[in-house]
Amino acid sequence: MLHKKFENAKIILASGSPRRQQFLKDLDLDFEIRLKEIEEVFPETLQSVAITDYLAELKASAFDGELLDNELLITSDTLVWLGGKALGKPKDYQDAFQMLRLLSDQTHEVITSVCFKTKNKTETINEITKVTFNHLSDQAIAYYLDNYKPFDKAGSYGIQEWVGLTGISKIEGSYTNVVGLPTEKVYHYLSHFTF
Ligand SMILES: Cc1cn([C@H]2C[C@H](O)[C@@H](COP(=O)(O)OP(=O)(O)OP(=O)(O)O)O2)c(=O)[nH]c1=O
Repeated sequence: MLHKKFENAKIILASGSPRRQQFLKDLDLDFEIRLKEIEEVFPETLQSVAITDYLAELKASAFDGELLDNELLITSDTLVWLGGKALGKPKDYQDAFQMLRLLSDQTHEVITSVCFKTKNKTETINEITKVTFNHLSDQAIAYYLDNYKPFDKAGSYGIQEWVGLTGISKIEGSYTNVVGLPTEKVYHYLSHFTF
């Protein structure tokens, strides 16, 4: 359905995340991938969704002045929010270990923002999912990090991987949002989108 709606437009996904690329394909969209190097830094005063909104818009701002009339750019950012702290991608193995220890036996939020940018407007949507981890032993954390190396993932875990399959007892809200794109909201937004 979306395929037809956008047949005269060009959708650009500025994301290196294979999960986001696959989700957009599965939404029946034709798109081109254009990547830019962005340093993902945000002001310390920001909290929760304001951080992911800011970073999704920052990723889009790299295309300022470049978009043609029929082009729609999509960028996105995901982070884990626990006890008033943002957990992004880990710096290294130790950082990842600490993050998973923090997430153990706790409920956290996974927040994803998606920015839609055209030549004339920028709009951002976001979604929050609550995820509860069981107890993660140090042995389980080490096994997961050694075998899955989730260093490209916010909070140092993938819900779609071993630790998610074995360690998560409850999720409230959108699953795809945790994996990096709130597909239901994106579909709804694009269904109503006009240039
Ligand atoms: C919590 C969680 C995150 N993730 C991923 C989603 C995002 O790809 C990543 C967070 O990093 P992001 O900075 O949001 O995205 P990215 O660097 O992967 O891609 P780009 O900026 O080019 O769009 O973590 C999972 O795959 N599973 C999970 O369970």
